Amino acid sequence: MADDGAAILEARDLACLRGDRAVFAGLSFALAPGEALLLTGANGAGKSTLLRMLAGLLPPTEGAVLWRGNDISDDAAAHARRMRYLSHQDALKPALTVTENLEFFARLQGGAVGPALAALALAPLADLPARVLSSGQKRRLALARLALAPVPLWLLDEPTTGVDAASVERLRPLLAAHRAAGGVVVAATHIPLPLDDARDLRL
Ligand SMILES: Nc1ncnc2c1ncn2[C@@H]1O[C@H](COP(=O)(O)OP(=O)(O)OP(=O)(O)O)[C@@H](O)[C@H]1O
Repeated sequence: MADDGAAILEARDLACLRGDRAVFAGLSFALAPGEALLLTGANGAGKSTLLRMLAGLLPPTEGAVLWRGNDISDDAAAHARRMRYLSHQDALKPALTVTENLEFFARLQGGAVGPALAALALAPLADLPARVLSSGQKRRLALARLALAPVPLWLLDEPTTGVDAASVERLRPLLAAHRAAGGVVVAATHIPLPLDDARDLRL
């Protein structure tokens, strides 16, 4: 991941219409390598909607999302490869064990399962099927995917919901290493995240 200081992720004059209601309009920001942006705002303000746009899953009503100056819709497959999008849904395979879930994603994304298990202290749960995990444990398993293989863009929708304080702290080194390698992170949250020097965008 290059770290040349120029913006790598840019939202340019984004607008979102849902039905005939404007969720947001005229929204612009640019993030340089290593930067973090926290999205805050009331329920329904559009945080998840904006994350879906940044992920390329929802086309903007107006404006564009740019990666290194190129509209992400020009090459959706390349954008999908360069990002991890953690939505409200944990996207786990309930019948597979914790290890098997990570192996499944490692086959798609690369990376090693052992360090990802360790990053979120999941080793004691490694052989349990995902369906028996508590909601916080499921979230930790979803978060462990971030520790598999490096990609430059993390989009996190309320990543710590239901996660205990010790595991929230485990995210600190993951987030710091991602940013130190030139990655950017955009996170929607109602609660503080272990992120230093994050910028704020209140929707
Ligand atoms: N598929 C949809 N069709 C129509 N309206 C939608 C759709 N999805 C979301 N909305 C509306 O868009 C607005 C923004 O929703 P969004 O989920 O982005 O908010 P949020 O800021 O993430 O909220 P929360 O803090 O509750 O997670 C809401 O008014 C919601 O009702």
